[in-house]
Parts: sequence; structure tokens; C-alpha cells
Amino acid sequence: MADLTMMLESAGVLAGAGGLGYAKYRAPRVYWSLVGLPVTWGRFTLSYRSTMDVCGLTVQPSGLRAFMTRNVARREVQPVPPKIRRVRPTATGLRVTLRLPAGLEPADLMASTERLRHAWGVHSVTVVETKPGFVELRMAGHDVLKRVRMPRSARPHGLVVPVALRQDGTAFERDYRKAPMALTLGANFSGKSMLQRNLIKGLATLPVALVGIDCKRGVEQSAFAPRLSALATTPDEAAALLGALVGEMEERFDLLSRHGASDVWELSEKVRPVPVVVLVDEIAELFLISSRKNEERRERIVTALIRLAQMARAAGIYLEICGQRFGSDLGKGATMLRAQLTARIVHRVNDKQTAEMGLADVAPDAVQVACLIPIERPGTAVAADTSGGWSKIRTPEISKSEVAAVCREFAHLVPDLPFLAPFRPPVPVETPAPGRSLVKPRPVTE
Ligand SMILES: Nc1ncnc2c1ncn2[C@@H]1O[C@H](COP(=O)(O)OP(=O)(O)OP(=O)(O)O)[C@@H](O)[C@H]1O
Repeated sequence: MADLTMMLESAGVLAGAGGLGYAKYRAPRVYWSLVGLPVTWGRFTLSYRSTMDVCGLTVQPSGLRAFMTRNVARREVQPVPPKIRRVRPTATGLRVTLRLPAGLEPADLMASTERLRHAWGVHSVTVVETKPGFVELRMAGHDVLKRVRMPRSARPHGLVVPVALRQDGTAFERDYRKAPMALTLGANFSGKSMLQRNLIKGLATLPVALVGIDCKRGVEQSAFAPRLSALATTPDEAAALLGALVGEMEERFDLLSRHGASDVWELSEKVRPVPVVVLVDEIAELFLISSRKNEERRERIVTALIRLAQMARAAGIYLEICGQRFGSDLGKGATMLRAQLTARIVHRVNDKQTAEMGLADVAPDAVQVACLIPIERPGTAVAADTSGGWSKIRTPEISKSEVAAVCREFAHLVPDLPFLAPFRPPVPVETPAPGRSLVKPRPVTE
């Protein structure tokens, strides 16, 4: 019934808009549901066997099956493709679940995605292993990353935040329990801050403490002050804040050992400390030093970051680090820290070396893809997952004021954490009067 209503609505839109040609480019979802989907489904059904055959994705049938075909059905024994288990249309594409026969593995299909996409005339085909022996072919009918619309079901929950759309039309989520430490790289204007905005918008609604480190004097993060438990806007403040986080991590380890737990998630809700997400806007600001006297501060910052990256997961403290580059050129400790940040997102880069810094150790085949992200598609990136796979993603565009409004709405969720109290940011005044201060200090509650 819902489908019928959608079709009728779509037909109305089409009639009003002036036809298929218009819809194909201006309303690709409407075009897909009225034209693309039936055509692709038909094409797929009719050509499935022959396409799999020419792509080399068939195997000889088992001995019993070959015997039955030869002697009962009295037909010539033909190689068989993976069995289709389910075909499911979506608003942007078609999903097909396949049972792999012995002799085929997901990598065989992954290597043929270009050929499959041309054979069925779709924008892209992504192969995802759903469980051993099963894969899902995700066909996207059009370029869903051109205008990002997140699936309606994508909502923050637990410690999972949907932050972008994948090329196959599914939501890309940051899951802090699965991938606690993350690194986002990208050139100037590639969309790193947009990704952090999307993260903060989602995290703000969850029961977590948000800690910002934005040494560009807080230009990006100070607007989110109502929902931040702490904000450092200079390297000196960052050094003190990171020191406090290391102290808290050690106290949480004492708590874990008193309860015989190895992770905060093993503790009962009553004693479990609040998860803390630390968002660093530009890592280079913490590593680079302008004079010798800053060396000691740099040393403290780098040591604290490495300790947090190595151990803080169990204490429920998570790192989300952004930067333009992150290699040995940042100096001692940089590559060691990078190795601990296993969730990687790489936006458009200026040179292949930067893409390699982010992806070579976790998803080497994605390096070339990151190098080809066009400048006119800000917010597009390659996200590597912890299993060695990767996907092309793009964040939804969202304004700073929209995220600031969410932060104000959920300001009541700022947890009471005394160790962060000295670092609480001043809360921006919503509509400053001319000539008046833009910020007012937040009262510190001990
Ligand atoms: N997903 C997106 N869709 C559309 N526009 C975007 C997207 N992401 C970023 N942009 C635009 O691209 C520009 C740069 O984005 P952003 O500030 O996030 O980049 P950045 O990598 O943080 O840059 P810098 O390193 O200079 O701070 C902004 O004008 C922003 O509006």
C-alpha cells in the first residue's frame, strides 16, 4: 500500500515536472522508482545467468546435481552461478542476496563489480559479505552521493552515529565500540569539519561527554559550547586537558580493577563512567612547535595522545582526530600515534602520499580512489573499515548554526564530570547586542 502511494505520488511529481527526461536528472529517486527499477529488475532477471557466465562467476555443479541433470533431466551439464536468495528493491537501488557455491568467494564478485554494473546498466555495484557463504549485491540506480539524503532509519543509538551516505545508498556509521580511535585526513576545504559537524550533531543527542580541541582559537568548535564538557583552544590548554584525560583514564582503570572488569561496558550501569569522545580539529597544531621552549609542551601532548590512543578504549574514552596530513613530517611520535588510530577516513588529498598515510596500512586498494576525489565534491571521502574493506562516502551538508541549535537543545545532557569542570567553555550568547561580548562565562559546578 505504501509502495502504491509512493508510486502515485511519484507519478504526480513526474506529470507536474514535465516528463522522464526531467525526472532522470532532477528527481532521480522518482525516476528510479518509476523507470529505473522495473527496467533494471527485468534486465537483471533475464541476463543473470549469462552475465555471471561471461564474468567467470559460475562453477561446475556438484557431482549429484550433474548426475541428475545428465540422467534425469537429460540435459547437458552447464556451470552454475550463485543461487539468488532474495531480491529487494530500495528507494535508490536493488539489493540481491546470493548464496555462494563452493569454489567462489566474495573477492571473485568484488573483482567483477565494474563488469556487472555495465551489464545491468546501473550507477554502481557494491559487494558486501553478509555472513559466511552469502553476499549482497548492492546496485545503486543513480549517483546517490551527488545530493546526499540520509536513509530515514539512520539514527544515532548506543555509541553509533550515522555521519555520511555510502555509494550503495546505506548509511555510514561511526561505531565507537567497534572502532574507538579514528583519524580523518584531507586537504584544505575537503570537508573534514563537515564530517565533525555531523558527528557532533549525532553525538550531542547521546549520553556522552564531548571534549573539543580546536587550536585554531575555537573557530569551528566554540559554536557547539553548550553541549561540550570541555574545550581547549590553545596548545597550552590542550596540554592541560589531555593531561586531565590521562589522569581520568588511570582512575577508570582503578575502578575496573576493583570490579574485576576489563572494559567499562562490563560494569553495571550504576557504576559505569560516562563515555568521553575527544574531537581534535587539526592535529598539526598540537605537533608543530614555533620555538624551542614549546618542545616540552609538545612532548607532553604527544605522550598523552599516544597513551590515550593505546589504552583509553577500555576506559570509555575515544579519540576522533582530524588533520591535513599525518606523517613523520609532524615529528617524533606522529607515526606511532597514527598506527593506533585504526578507523580511517580520507577526503580529497593534494598528494598520493597523504592518501597512503591514511589508507596504505588498512585498505591499500582504496588509495587510488581517494586520490581521484574531485574538488567539486567536498565532503566525499573513502572510509576504511576495520576488516580491510572500504567504501566511498559523502557527508550531508549541514550548517554550523544547525549543529549549534542541536547542541543547545541537548545541553541538559552535558554530564557532571568534575575533572573536566576547569575546561568548560564559555557558552555563546545567541543574539549578541551590538558592541556587547559574544560570549558569557558558564558557571562552573563542582
Ligand atoms: N558534504 C558536503 N556537501 C556539500 N558541501 C560541503 C560538504 N562538505 C563540505 N562542504 C563545503 O566545502 C567547504 C569546506 O568544508 P570544510 O570546512 O568542512 O572543509 P575542511 O576540510 O574542514 O577545510 P579546512 O581544512 O580548511 O578547515 C565548505 O564550504 C563546506 O560548506
